[in-house]
Amino acid sequence: MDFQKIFTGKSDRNYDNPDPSFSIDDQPLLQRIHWFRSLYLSTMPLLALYGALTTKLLTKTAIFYVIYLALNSICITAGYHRYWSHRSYKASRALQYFMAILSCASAQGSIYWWARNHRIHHRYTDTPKDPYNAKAGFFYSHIGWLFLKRDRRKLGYVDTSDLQSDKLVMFQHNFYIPLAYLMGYAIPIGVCGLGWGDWRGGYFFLNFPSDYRNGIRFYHLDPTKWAIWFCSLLGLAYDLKTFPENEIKKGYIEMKFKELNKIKSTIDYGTPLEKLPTFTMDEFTAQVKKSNKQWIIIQGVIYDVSTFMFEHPGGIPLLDSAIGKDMSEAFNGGVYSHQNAARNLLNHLRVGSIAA
Ligand code: HEM
Repeated sequence: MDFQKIFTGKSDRNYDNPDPSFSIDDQPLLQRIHWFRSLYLSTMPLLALYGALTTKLLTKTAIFYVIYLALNSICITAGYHRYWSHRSYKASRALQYFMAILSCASAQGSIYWWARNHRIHHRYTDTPKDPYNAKAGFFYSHIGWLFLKRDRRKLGYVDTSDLQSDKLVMFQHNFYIPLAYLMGYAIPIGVCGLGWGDWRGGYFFLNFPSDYRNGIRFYHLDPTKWAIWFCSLLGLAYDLKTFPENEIKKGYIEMKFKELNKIKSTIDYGTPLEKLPTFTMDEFTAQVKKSNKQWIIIQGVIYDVSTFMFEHPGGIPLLDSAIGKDMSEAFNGGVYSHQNAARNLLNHLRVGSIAA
């Protein structure tokens, strides 16, 4: 519902977005999924903390907890992310059912909702069209994106026709809330309660799923990759896509260049040449003779050596006798072939250039 339009008569919604899936998005169901997810994520840590402090952790519950949450997290990373959002491999229908149903326990929203937003995120990274825009302020980029609902018409457009034509994906989307209760509460409580009588432990300990992935990132492991690979050995996953090694190296080099440029931006390279004045040869000579400037020329650039002369490793006399002259040849090997360090020092001594 466009509240802004109702109360002010105006609306800043972008009704031009061509995404045909907006008809689906406008269904109240998606709104309910959003609020369910927000409520769950905001109350769960507190409830689980209270439960963990007041409930005895039985070994069987702990083992079940670790396995259930590990599988659950892998269903999100291998399923929601790598299979449905990026189609990076092919999965048998059995594996798709397994991932679509088990992942509901993590309350991360339906596959359709998650994969669509994730695709938008990739295409419009850190722009106002990105649902996870890291430049939308400290609060939003850290935690706000989890709870604050964004007007879908302002998000970027991505093709989701493959998701919409997938019966399993749409089934999971339409029945997401009951499925989330079933997998997040009923199944774990039922297993621990009926299995070894630990109803309370089943309720409290089985409900931190979204925290689990952080641990995986922290240690730089990739259990998702191993899980998909294991499924491929069993014939459940196939056609595993890998990016060409050459392209990975290109990306690596680009990242390194970015890092280096970041460091470079903190270093003083002196005033850029284009910001310095130009002199004709006559003006240069006049500056040296009449104004006593201690300038020399190397490859068309004028350097003031008045201070550096006293620090020159090659001695004062050589530079003193160079004043007012073009020393390009001498600097580049005629007298001495200077190293990079000398060339970097030049940046700070330049005062202008000779007009072409
Ligand atoms: C503003 C211009 C100049 C700068 C910034 C400069 C800088 C340096 C630096 C840093 C070195 C140490 C070695 C190296 O890094 O290559 C050096 C060595 C030397 N420079 Fe220069 N130089 C300048 C101009 C000249 C000129 C015009 C001459 C000759 C006419 C000259 C002759 C030498 C010689 C002979 C050495 C070798 C010293 C030794 O190892 O015994 N330099 N210079």
